[in-house]
Amino acid sequence: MSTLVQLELDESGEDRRKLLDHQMALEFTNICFKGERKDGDGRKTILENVSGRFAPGRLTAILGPSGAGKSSLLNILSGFKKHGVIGSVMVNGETLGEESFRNKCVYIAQDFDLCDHLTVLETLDYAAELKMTGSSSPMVRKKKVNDILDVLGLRHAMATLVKNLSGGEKKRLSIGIELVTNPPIILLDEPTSGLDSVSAMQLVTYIKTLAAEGRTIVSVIHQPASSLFRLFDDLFLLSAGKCIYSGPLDGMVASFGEAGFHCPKYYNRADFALEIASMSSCPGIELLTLRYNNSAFVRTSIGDDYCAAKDQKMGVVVADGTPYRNTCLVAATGSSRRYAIPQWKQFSVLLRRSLRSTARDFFFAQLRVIAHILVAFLLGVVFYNCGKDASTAMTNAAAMFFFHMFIFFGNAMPCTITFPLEAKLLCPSVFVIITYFLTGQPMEPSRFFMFWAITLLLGIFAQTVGLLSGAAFGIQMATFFVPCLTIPSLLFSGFFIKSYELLDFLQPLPYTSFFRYSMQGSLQAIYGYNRTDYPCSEVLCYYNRPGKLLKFMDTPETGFEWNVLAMVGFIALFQALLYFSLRRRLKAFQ
Ligand SMILES: Nc1ncnc2c1ncn2[C@@H]1O[C@H](COP(=O)(O)OP(=O)(O)OP(=O)(O)O)[C@@H](O)[C@H]1O
Repeated sequence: MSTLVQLELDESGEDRRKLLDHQMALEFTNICFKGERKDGDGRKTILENVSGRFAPGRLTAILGPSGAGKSSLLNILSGFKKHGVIGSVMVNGETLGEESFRNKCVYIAQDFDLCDHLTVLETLDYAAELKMTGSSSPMVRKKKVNDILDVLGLRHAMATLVKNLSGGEKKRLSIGIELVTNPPIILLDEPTSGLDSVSAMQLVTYIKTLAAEGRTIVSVIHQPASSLFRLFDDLFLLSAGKCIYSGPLDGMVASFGEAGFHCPKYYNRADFALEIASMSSCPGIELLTLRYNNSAFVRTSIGDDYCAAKDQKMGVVVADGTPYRNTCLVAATGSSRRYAIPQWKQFSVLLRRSLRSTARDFFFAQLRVIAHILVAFLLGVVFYNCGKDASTAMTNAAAMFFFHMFIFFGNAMPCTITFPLEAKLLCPSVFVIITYFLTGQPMEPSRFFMFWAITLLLGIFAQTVGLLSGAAFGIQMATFFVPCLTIPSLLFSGFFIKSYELLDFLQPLPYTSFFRYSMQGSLQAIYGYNRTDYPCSEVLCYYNRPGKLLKFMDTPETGFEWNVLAMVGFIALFQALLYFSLRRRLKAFQ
């Protein structure tokens, strides 16, 4: 009995039943998938009436030429692809609800995200904390993580940072993360891609041991070497969206021989299968499809062309458990709760993981702090002491404008690609301290504090905008979205054109400018609240009365708190948008 399974038995007597439940067959019937065409020529059939059964305890390879529909099939079976799909997927003969299905079947994609700055052990520990039920004791979790390290041969690398792992070790770790819930069905998309032949062999050998423990393991595989191919028990061969062979790997050559395709001696069986599958228009292939459709499992649905059915409802998710027509895959009953622990605990685990990971990502953090210090000195020297002299009051206002520009862009852009928890307060604070003193602003603690507070709020808002752009649009679009959002806000900030100078119908727009509130707040901090007249190096000095500059900038003397409130409102609104866009993204992956 396997180590993983033994662990379940250790927990309680009832777990003996769990072991039996773990043996699960994945069955699918008449899967049809039609992709979109941009040339208005209807839909392109990618998978046509594909049926099959993946058995527990077996390692199955999905093989086929490029474009045959392998990844599409895997995505459909895992429930990730729903649009344009009909057919049914069952586990041990039952159509399951989405939540229940996800608990039993995990999908390991070709590209997976791991935290580079965590070790292998930490990665598995956090995964166990997140995914195992709240009732599992730390000791049970530890034991499970230890078993996974052994089963996947990762013990020697347990203290190694993920970024230093080899390609094969990374792939094994991504499998290990999913193993903490001991799923009975595992789907893998090209796990050996990018690995050399030795690492690929090693990986598939590990996967085979997982299958031997009673799991159903299905893997898309690309041009395997003969020695690697031999490790698979079963083969599911696709040719242009149709299945032409499904069964034991050892029976393939004989089966093809009966259809008139003979494998040369000492020839790689994978190459032979791929060559045959590539001849999709050859009459012999039709014979193979027919033979397959007449096979024991598929016979039940023969005679119906479900893809051509007029009444099919593409992408409709039906929860009626009807095995065939119009039943689209996994029924969407109940909520799709992914983790077995309450949300506050998920938050706590993720926060700890994120803090640990970002604390180790010194390079990026240091780079950002250094950039803030350098730019602060540059602006400080350029605008040196301009706040001390009333004759340079307008230059001082321009300096403030530059501060805000840098704080905004310096914080928004990096957040489109990262989540820098550590830099949230530090960078804007360092920047304010340097520039405030170098540019000769009033040495009054309350004014400094007000200036620091409004700049900090701008920094936090900028980070929220960056995160929202990255989450909602992806990196490429985010670099476009941030300036698009910023330019109108700058335009209506009151620095270039006063609100009373705008055309009537444009006059409400300055209220939508976050720069207007942060600029007004800064100006009030420096010049507002009854600041007394200050020295001027010129004889005739218009701005030595601070109130005059505020008037010119269309900024009230008091009311700093309203600007703070407006900035807090902007942050709250964008945080809410961030929350909803993350939820939307999460849904898209489900
Ligand atoms: N949503 C879609 N709309 C239109 N065509 C699609 C869609 N999804 C996939 N296709 C097309 O369907 C075919 C099968 O794609 P799939 O990725 O499943 O192939 P594959 O067998 O995994 O190929 P490869 O081995 O090259 O990864 C391809 O021609 C692809 O361009």
